[in-house]
Amino acid sequence: MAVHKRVGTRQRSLLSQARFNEVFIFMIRYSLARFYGISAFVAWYGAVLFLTQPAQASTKVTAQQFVDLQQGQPHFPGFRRAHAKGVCVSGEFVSNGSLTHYSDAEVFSAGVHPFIGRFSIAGNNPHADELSAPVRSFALSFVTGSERWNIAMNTPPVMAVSNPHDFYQQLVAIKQGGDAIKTFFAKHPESADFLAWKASYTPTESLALETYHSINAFYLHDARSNKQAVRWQMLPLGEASKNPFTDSAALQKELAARIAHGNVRFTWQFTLAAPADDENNPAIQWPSNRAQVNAGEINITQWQPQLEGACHALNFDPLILPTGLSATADPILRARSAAYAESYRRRAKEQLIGALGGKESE
Ligand code: HEM
Repeated sequence: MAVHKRVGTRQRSLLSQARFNEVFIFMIRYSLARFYGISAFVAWYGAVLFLTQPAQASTKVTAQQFVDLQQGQPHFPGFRRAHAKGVCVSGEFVSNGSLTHYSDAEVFSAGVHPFIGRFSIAGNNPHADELSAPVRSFALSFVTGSERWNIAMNTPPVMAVSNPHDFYQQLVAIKQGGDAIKTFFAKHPESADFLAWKASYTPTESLALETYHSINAFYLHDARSNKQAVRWQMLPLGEASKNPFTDSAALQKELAARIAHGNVRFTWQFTLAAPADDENNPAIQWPSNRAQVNAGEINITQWQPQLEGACHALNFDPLILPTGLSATADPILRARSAAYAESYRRRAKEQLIGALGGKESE
């Protein structure tokens, strides 16, 4: 009995060990199945959420993501990650004083205000063909006393979208090619003003014959801190003529020839927003009957290749503003400022490494 009992105890203990193992294995299997099941569900649900989320739901695009996308692969070390091909210029703004009623900015006081500037074409390639570039740009930097005002303008009067996340998706669609951009615009009815401009616009053969727009709005402040939302345009005053150059640097060469003849001038015109206009939305064109103020004339007097000129070391961050101007709440302005800083940081580092004899130089 005692033996039997001992055997029985052993059997029971073996049985319970087997039972324990079964339960243990079952639990492991169950846990794994559950884990994979839950993971699969989470992945599926996440994908569904990601794919079905409205594009404007998230605006969290970092400056690093923008610059990674814009610079492309491989990138061009030492150059701007966007608007990489350009030419340095300098000149003066002859202000007629008509904006002093709206703003204390020294640049608007009647008289001559020198600036350093840069004409460029959009894109990451510093060797790109200029005549085929769909977007041309003009940037200016004024220094008055201890203050600086940096301005960067493009040829379109509005953006296609109104927030950084959607602009990022637009850039992704452009990179994807094919029908991706058509699909993108179909999902973004706010692109209507941009598309109407695009349909009516033919690029000229001269950087001096384009109209350049601030696109984003800013506030002008008077001495009593009254503020007026504005956008501005630089309207070409040069005479149209055929560009004799056809190579990839045709726009820069034509510009140099015009500057030699003192023929690169623009009217600086401001559009005053009415209360109905949304100054925080860069995708919507303001009605054409808004009040306009002609602030004076921009004259370009000199140019230098970009790697030798003073503009190369400048970051035309649109949030560098003097007394008398301030930023609107337009989220694109913040995204621009952060992305320009990131682009600047990368190219400055590469230039430094190059100057020290490293590999990352031009
Ligand atoms: C979220 C929107 C935008 C992003 C992320 C972006 C990004 C950039 C970056 C990374 C650069 C190179 C900066 C540097 O290394 O100095 C650049 C240059 C430039 N951007 Fe934008 N940009 C945006 C919107 C705009 C808009 C709306 C305009 C026109 C109003 C504009 C006009 C320019 C111009 C003219 C330059 C060249 C400035 C120069 O000559 O140095 N950008 N942009």
